[in-house]
Amino acid sequence: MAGIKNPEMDEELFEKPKTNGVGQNQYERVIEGCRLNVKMVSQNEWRLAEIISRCRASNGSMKFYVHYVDCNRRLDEWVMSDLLDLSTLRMPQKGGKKGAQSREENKDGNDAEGKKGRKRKIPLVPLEEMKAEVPDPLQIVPAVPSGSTPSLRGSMSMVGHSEDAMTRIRNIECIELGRSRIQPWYFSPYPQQLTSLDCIYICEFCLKYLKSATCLRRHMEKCALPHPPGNQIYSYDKLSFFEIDGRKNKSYAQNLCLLAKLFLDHKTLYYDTDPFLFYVLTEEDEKGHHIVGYFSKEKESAEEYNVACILVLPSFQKKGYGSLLIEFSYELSKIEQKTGSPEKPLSDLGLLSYRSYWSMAIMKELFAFKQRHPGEDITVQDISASTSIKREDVVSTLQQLDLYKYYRGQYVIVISEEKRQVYENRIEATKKKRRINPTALQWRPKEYGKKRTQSTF
Ligand SMILES: CC(=O)SCCNC(=O)CCNC(=O)[C@H](O)C(C)(C)COP(=O)(O)OP(=O)(O)OC[C@H]1O[C@@H](n2cnc3c(N)ncnc32)[C@H](O)[C@@H]1OP(=O)(O)O
Repeated sequence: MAGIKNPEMDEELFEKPKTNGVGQNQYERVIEGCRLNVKMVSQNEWRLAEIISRCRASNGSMKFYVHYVDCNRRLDEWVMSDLLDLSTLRMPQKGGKKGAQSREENKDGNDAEGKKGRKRKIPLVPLEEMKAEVPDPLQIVPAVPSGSTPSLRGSMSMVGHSEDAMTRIRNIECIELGRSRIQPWYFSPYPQQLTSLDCIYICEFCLKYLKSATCLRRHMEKCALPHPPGNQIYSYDKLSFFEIDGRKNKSYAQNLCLLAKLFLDHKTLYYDTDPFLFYVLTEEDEKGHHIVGYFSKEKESAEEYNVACILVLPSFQKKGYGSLLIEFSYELSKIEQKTGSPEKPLSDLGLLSYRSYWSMAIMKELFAFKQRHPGEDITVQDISASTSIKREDVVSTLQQLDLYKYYRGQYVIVISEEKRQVYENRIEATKKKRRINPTALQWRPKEYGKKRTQSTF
């Protein structure tokens, strides 16, 4: 097989393999932690990849679960042995693996926290057996990634990856949700019996998961819920938001977290959803309110987070719903008269979406201020107060836009005529996009902390 020499291969961290053995046997030496070039079929190109796991398919040939270096883990996949270029194989050296791994993860932007090296060798077992090893959700509670401080505050709010190589492997083949069939991106701790199925079926209203289309059909006959539970706090232009209390609707909240985990890599799942509120965005038709996405929010956040996790289901992505969810989260913060920020770390797509939202919101505020107060100067504090975007996020956005300059002993916001024109055009373009209508939001913040204190006495 003709392989390309990848300049990313680090000679110090990876040693050349001893070439003994032919046929299928030669793949025995391709173990967890090895790196080699793998044909990425979707892109039709060879890329440097790391072996995460391996198993024998039912026909006896070997399969490898690979992570493409410098790519997000949603592109990780099982590949057959004929897609591996053994001439580029580098074995992990003792002590070198950890360094190589964390360096790569930082580049991928998968986990700002870093991880421990994966030391456990995955035994070569049939795929079916391996799937059965995936722990049951109840055994995962509480899933505490080693090296980070455990928190019992639930709902995927904990930052960091689990160490277990099994949780690095996508365990659900496909989900059917409403009219969409979706291929999950990451591991989610659904019950192990479901992991061997070709597809799992999820009720789009109550989010219960079922093993077959027949079970779903029977369930739908009984499921009286044509919308998420909780209070409908927003309704405009066929879009609604439902506020769901993780304590009052525990089963829905847990099912939502399980579903979301399929598309969120950098959060660890917890089952204590009590401290969270969930804001589910739906689109309405004659059959009911269909889930598009959601964000969760701590009832009380010491760190001033106004979003814990945010997700738009893949079938609705890149249509402006992410911006809509973000805008909604800041509308809630405005009513609370607080500033807020999303929980860190952000995923690659989360960062793109927030950067885009922050840039537009800040530029709009800059121009509006200039119109309201010609000749006056605006401060970072003013922008933060009127947008509810936390001060640090305002500053980082201004820096990223190259508008925050150090001048005569202080920082000033400077916008050139050229940039002003560019942003005015972009703001004009966003007017065509769907926006939150604040007058359609019926919501008052609740004092969860006070309530708990009162009930104690
Ligand atoms: C706090 C946290 O939870 S961080 C984790 C964030 N969540 C995830 O990563 C889960 C998986 N991803 C998602 O659910 C979605 O991709 C979200 C929620 C991040 C974004 O939702 P979308 O509906 O796709 O976002 P939307 O269409 O509003 O786009 C927002 C901006 O991000 C950009 N963007 C979104 N997805 C992509 C992409 N795949 N590639 C390039 N740009 C993208 C858009 O171009 C847009 O920028 P623009 O307004 O300047 O054109």
